[in-house]
Amino acid sequence: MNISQITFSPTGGTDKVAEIITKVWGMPVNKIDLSNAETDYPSLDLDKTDIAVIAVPSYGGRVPDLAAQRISNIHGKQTPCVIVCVYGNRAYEDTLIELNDIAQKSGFKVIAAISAIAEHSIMHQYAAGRPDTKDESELTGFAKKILDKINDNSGRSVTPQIPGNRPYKKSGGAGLVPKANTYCTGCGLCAKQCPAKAISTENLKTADSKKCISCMRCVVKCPQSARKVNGALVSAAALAIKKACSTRKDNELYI
Ligand SMILES: Cc1cc2nc3c(=O)[nH]c(=O)nc-3n(C[C@H](O)[C@H](O)[C@H](O)COP(=O)(O)O)c2cc1C
Repeated sequence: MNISQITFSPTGGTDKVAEIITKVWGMPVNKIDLSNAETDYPSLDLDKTDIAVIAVPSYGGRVPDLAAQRISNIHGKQTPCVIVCVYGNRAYEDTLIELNDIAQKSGFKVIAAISAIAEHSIMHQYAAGRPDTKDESELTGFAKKILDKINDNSGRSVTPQIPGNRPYKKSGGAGLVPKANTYCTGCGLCAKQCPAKAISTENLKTADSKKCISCMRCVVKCPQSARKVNGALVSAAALAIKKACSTRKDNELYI
């Protein structure tokens, strides 16, 4: 049995959660990075004997479009799959049910679903430092329960009840496009790493606002910390969600 860890994790929080889960299973892990714009996704075929973990962040309570497109291009063969949605302590709304539908359409059989919390990648004061040790122990417990289900052939056929609504809530971009300041040395790493190919090598200072998905990957990857989003806009957005983020949310397992 091989584990395919399929993640869209522009700033690393989703990867941290996926890794806590797959580490528990102690099997070889094949990592598929959905942030990579160069991968030939339609050439990726998974087998029935594999186990997939498909993990995405919640963007506005939905699966990021780019992740949805790339997962839709991968082929499962009724491959058992654990879906994971990671969010920044506001809400994940229809992300998990949408991910369930996308995974099923691509030939995966969803056997469990997890919602988990990681530091907000734009407003870092929310869920700061998560996943923390408490999260790690909860997620480890979830992973053990899932492994029991995987090892129990009759149990595998039980379908989890996943929260969310259809039709899904309307999706919308955050509209925060990072720009480079004078510390930019023109190394081009941001353009290389951008999941949406929104940064042209001819003009590294700014990103194409039509293509940029506000994922903040260029901000975290820049070796000079030269890329920033408008601070006033971030503060206003943080104020708007302050109440919704004020209490610590729990990780959840649907099995
Ligand atoms: C464009 C965008 C939209 C987001 N929308 C939400 C949201 O609706 N609810 C929430 O709780 N967190 C939201 N977040 C926070 C992310 O879901 C969270 O930080 C996640 O861990 C980011 O994943 P990553 O670190 O793998 O990139 C959003 C982040 C971004 C960049």
